[in-house]
Amino acid sequence: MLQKGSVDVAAAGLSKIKHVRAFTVRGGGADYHDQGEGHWIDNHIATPMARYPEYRQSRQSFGINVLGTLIVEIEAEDGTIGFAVTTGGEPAAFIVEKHLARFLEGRDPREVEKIWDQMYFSTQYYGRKGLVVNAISGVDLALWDLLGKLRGEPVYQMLGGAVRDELQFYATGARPDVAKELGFIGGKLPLHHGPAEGLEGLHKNIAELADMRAKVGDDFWLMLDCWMSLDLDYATRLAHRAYNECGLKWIEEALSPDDYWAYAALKQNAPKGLLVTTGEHEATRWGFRMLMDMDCCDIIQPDVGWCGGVTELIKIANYADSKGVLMIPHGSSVYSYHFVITRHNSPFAEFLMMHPGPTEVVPMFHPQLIGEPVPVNGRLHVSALDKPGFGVELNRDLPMHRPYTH
Ligand SMILES: C[C@H](O)[C@H](O)CC(=O)C(=O)O
Ligand SMILES: [Mg+2]
Repeated sequence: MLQKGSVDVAAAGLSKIKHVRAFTVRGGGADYHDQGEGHWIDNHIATPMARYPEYRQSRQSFGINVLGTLIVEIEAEDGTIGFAVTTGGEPAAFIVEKHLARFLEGRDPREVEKIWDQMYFSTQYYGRKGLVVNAISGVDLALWDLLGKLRGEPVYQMLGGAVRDELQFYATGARPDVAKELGFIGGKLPLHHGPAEGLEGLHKNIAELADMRAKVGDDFWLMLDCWMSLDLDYATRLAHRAYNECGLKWIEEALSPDDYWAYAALKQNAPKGLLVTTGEHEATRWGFRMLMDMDCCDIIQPDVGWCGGVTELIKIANYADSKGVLMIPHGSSVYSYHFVITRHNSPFAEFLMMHPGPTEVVPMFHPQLIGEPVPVNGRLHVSALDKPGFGVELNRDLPMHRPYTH
């Protein structure tokens, strides 16, 4: 018998969590580096592995796409299914099925905080960052999707509602000139040459950027994504030349994500007016606190599917807001859109151009999501998010594999 004033799951009309399942799938989608030959995303991009000439031309050669996509499904007793996709593949599927599922099954789906806490602290002895937090993020996102579907509400409404009517996007890809024509507010190029390619490589990087500046004109934002490939000296020299000669807006992920000290130095050394950004390979409130307390960057870029999910992103974003730091999530499609629309310190969002050219706008997580919204003229109206949960369905025509059960 219920006490006066108490609420139980049945009374609130929500069913309990019945089952958690984890699948893997190959070919693009959440593992957006898992693309076919000739794609811009695998064409001689500077990486920390480029010091080895045999791994310089292709990131797939050193295994960037080795994991593949993880799909997490959470089914409630009434048959409603929430799901999410992220990277992590088979090892993450093991963690979800064999370790994390126990903290959800039989539980009230509204217990997002307690479930997150139990997933994180039960895995802390082998987790904290990387793959384990990817798996936790996948479960957390699937839980928010389930909750939204059970309540008939979009995730952005559960997060406090939209603070503006539309999202505006910059585009990441090898063709900022095309991005400009497509209505984006800026374009982020991958850096192609790292320190191992010497001064000649540095000149090529600047020449490519200068060429793009000439194509897009003075006012269009141009950014450089360095994917952890540089050292402090190279990053400092690149930052000065790219800002002074080509009007670069920001230099992204120039250094190893573990080297907070070098980021702090880069932010000090960079020309005033150039923004230093990082965080897509950082995780949890504690990792982002390091970045912000050590004054490592002007913009943090958590990936919702890697940093701990929406439950953790709330904490990260609130801390950033209190410190006056912008929070522009890395990629992550609908999982980012539902968050960004609710935040003043996230005034725009990233759109990763997954067309091989990239000369057209295609859904970021194609072909895994059905109903994935895409920017039109660089914008997305909030009404495109007005569906329960994250507003997308899983493409069940794909060959999904369930490597483990429990
Ligand atoms: C283009 C970058 O190397 C990477 O593939 C994507 C990324 O870091 C970003 O979108 O940011
Ligand atoms: Mg990046």
